[in-house]
Amino acid sequence: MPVESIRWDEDHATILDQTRLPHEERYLEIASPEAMFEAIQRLRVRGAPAIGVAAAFGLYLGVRDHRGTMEDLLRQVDEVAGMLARSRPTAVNLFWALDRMKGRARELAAADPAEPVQVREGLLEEALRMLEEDREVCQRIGLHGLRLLTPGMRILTHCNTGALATVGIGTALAPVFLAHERGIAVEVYADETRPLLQGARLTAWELQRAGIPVTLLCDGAAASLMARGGVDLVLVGADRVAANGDVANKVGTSGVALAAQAYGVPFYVASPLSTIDLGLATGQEIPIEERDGREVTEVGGVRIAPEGVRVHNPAFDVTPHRFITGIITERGIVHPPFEAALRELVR
Ligand SMILES: CSC[C@H]1O[C@H](OP(=O)(O)O)[C@H](O)[C@@H]1O
Repeated sequence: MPVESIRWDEDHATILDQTRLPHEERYLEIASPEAMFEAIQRLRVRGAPAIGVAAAFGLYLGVRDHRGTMEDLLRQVDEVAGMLARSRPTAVNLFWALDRMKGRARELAAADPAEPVQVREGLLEEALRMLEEDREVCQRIGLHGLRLLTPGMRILTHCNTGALATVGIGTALAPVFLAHERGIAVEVYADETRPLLQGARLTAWELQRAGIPVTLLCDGAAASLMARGGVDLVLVGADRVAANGDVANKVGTSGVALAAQAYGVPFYVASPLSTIDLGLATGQEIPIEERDGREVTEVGGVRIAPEGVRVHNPAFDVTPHRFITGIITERGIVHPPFEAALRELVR
């Protein structure tokens, strides 16, 4: 049973607080948009697809008790969406989900302008639809990615792209989970992924929990592991894919891609279509989240750097499409040149 990053329980969302993993499995009830904003911003719920579904529930939570006119309700929808949109800037799923919810609200309002209750109830149904869709999308990404895996393969990954980052079995880790289910023995090298250690804390935990062989390594050890022929395939996730195939993903991904190129290791990105942003021509336009410097100067609340030191802490970086072998989506794997293939997929 894959772990549940987020679910809906009657009258609130429930999330597994990922800041507590791997030591504690603490579930939090989220009953307001403000609480969902905080959960997204603090990475209690994280990963592009999971953030999208979380934002959708957050928007519903912000309007479910509204009792004004339809005009006021739609204004409230926009206001809550605007607030949630400020939680994190890079994962396009957040904005994709909020736009989808705003569009659905207007569809329902147009269908029955006198019944705001239809809008409120319809928004919960739309958020639940996104949750179910993500489960199916992950499964399909897994099945397409499975075609790349062979017994004995050693796969390197960065950050966390499993069930914790999605609502299903994951994106880049989805093929690994399906291979394991089918008795195809592969092993994973998981970059610890400084500074928030999603690899050490989350990927290692998910894979161990599933009985999949996982070896944890420092981010700086990935290149030399590839240099000595220790990696057969790199699989990573995405937070935003530009129209030309440039990919924003957890910081450190572009270094892994450079090493993979240098040492002839295939480098694949797993990305649902909801993470593809055709509105951006290249990765240079992707907003990169800068986070609090204390994430770098402290580990587990213990300071490891001198007081006052300047910190550069981008949460993501952009891998140019020329370093990417292929992009695994729920509609198949696309190879360079990406532009036309991505437009065809997203049509
Ligand atoms: C399947 S999306 C996973 C993606 O999201 C992660 O970022 P964060 O942990 O900051 O939400 C990372 O970039 C992963 O590749």
